[in-house]
Amino acid sequence: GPSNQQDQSVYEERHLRYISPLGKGNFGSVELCRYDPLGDNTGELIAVKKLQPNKQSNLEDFQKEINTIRSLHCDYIVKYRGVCYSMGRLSMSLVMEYLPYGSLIGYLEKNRQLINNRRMLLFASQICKGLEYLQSMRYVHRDLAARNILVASDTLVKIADFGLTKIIPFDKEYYRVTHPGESPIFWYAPESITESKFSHKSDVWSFGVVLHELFSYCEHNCNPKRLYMQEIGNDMQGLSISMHLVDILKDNWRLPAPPLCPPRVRHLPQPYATLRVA
Ligand SMILES: CCCn1cc(-c2nc(Nc3ccc(C(=O)NC)cc3)nc3[nH]ccc23)cn1
Repeated sequence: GPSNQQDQSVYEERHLRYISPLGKGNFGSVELCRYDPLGDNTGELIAVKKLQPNKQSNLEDFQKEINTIRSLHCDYIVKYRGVCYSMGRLSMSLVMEYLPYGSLIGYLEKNRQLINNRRMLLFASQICKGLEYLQSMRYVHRDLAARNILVASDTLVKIADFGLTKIIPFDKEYYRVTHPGESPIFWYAPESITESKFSHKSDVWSFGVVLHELFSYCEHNCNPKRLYMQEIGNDMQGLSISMHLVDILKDNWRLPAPPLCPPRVRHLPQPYATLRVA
C-alpha cells in the first residue's frame, strides 16, 4: 500500500478476517489475519497480536510494546504495520508484517538437512545486526531466544516479540527490573538472575544461548533448559533452581558446544560475559 501504510495506520476491525493462530508471545497471542477491505480475498496477510486478557499483563505494558516496535526500523526486526482498535477503542491489537516461514525453531527442525554452516552463520549475523540496532537505540530486548526469532525467507531471519524490551536510562548502563514475571532464566546472564539487572551485555549473553540453539538445530533434547537441568541435577534441595544455575555458571560451567558445531564457532573468543564471572 501507500508509504503511509507503513506507520501509524489504523486497521478497521470489520475488515479483519481471522485465518489461524500463529503463536504465543509475551502477554499475548498472535494470529494470522487477512485485511480485506474489498471483501474479495485480495487483501494482505498480516500478523495480529492481541493482548491476553487473563494474563497479569495490562494494557499499559502492551502499549509500551507497541510504542517500542513502532520505533524500530531495521531489516532484522519484524516490522510494525499499525494498530486495530476494537470494542470502541476499549481494546487494541498490534498489526505486524506476516513472516511466512514462522518460528526459527520449527524452521530448523523441518529443514535441518538443507541448512549448512554458512547459512547458520548468516542467520547468526542477522540476529547480531538486529541486536546491534536495538543497542544503538538503547533498548535491551531481555527475551532473546530462538523462540523469538522468526524466518522471513530461506535467507532472512528477524527478531520478534518486544513484550519485555526496556529502554536503558541515559544515566545508567543497565535496567533493573522491579517485578520479574515468568523469567526465561536459562537465557539469562548471572546478574540478571541474581540482581534483575539487564544491559546490552546481558542481551549478548542471551545471544550466546541463541547461538547454542542455532548450532543445535533447536533440537528439543538438547535445548538450554534441559542441558542446564541435567547439570544441576534434578534433585532440588532447598536452593531454588535459579540459585543452582547461578552456582554452576559462577563455577564457569557452560553449555557444551553442540556436536555439529564447527570448530571456528566452537572456539569463539571468550565473550566478555565469561570474564565477568572470573
Ligand atoms: C515470537 C513469539 C510470538 N509470535 C509471533 C509470531 C509471528 N508469526 C509469523 N508467522 C508465522 C508463524 C508460525 C507459522 C507456522 O507455520 N507455525 C506452525 C508460520 C508463520 N509472523 C509474524 N509476524 C509478526 C509476528 C509473527 C508467532 N508467534
